[in-house]
Amino acid sequence: MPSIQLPNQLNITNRPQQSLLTILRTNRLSGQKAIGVLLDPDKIEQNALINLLTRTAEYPIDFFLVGGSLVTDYLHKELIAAIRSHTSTPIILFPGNPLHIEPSADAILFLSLISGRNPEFLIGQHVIAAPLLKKSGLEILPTGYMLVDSGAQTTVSYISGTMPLPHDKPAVAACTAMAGEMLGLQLMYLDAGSGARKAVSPEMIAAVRAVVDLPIIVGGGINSGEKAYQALKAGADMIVVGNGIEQDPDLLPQLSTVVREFNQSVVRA
Ligand SMILES: CC(C)=CCC/C(C)=C/CC/C(C)=C/CC/C(C)=C/COP(=O)(O)OP(=O)(O)O
Ligand SMILES: O=P(O)(O)OC[C@@H](O)CO
Ligand SMILES: [Mg+2]
Repeated sequence: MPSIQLPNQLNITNRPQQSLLTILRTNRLSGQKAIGVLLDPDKIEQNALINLLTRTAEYPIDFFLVGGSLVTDYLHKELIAAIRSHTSTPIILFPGNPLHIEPSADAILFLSLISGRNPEFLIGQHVIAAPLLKKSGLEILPTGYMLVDSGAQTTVSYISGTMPLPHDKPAVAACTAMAGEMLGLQLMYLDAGSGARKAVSPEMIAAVRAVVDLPIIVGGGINSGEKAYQALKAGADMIVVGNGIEQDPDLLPQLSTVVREFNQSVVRA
């Protein structure tokens, strides 16, 4: 360890007061759902980004996720600064590897790819990232990351060199999530992969919901209000949408409304 003392944390003034894990757990207990919008630092076009950020004032979301399996331009810092200059929505890093760590975010999904059998993505990259994360000030969200087959190979499956879970085997997903919870992971993320043709099935979400108490995140291929609603109804606590909103910004109002109405119906019941 170095003998010179480095500043331990960045001075970011509008960090959330409460830990994001606490927010997700509290929401889970009260049945409140959340939506996260995934922004890929490589795909950001300035005007579209400002437009999206501005629209979240009228159509709120709960989190921004920033990341990609493979990034080429390394604009995480600039993207996070742009988000912060327009909204106070918490920002979660969604990293493909330790080069994607950016301390100006609020939290990081510390993903362990438990659907795969590649030790690098189960523990190897984590060892490399640990000292950087320790001094980053980021909230660490230990997450069981489960890739689910969606009919075509996805970037994340290729980059991680892992085979996804079979789409139509909810029991395999349930056992994987159970093991992840027993290992102490705090969140479960079921991901059909960015731009997936088939989203994770409601049957698989329900099977995982039935066996773990943790907040469940579901993403990949959610490109309509109906798919979002089905995922929430099956037991997802949070949905993540990337490509859908990238391709059609008018999906933001629809999805924000689906989540808000779902939450209002829970409060009324
Ligand atoms: C421990 C640290 C800091 C990093 C490793 C984290 C692990 C284990 C990651 C698992 C594998 C991985 C590559 C995850 C990335 C997931 C992600 C951000 C997907 C977003 O979509 P893309 O896969 O970029 O899709 P596109 O091809 O549409 O851009
Ligand atoms: O881009 P989409 O298909 O919405 O997927 C989001 C995210 O779950 C991918 O890892
Ligand atoms: Mg990407």
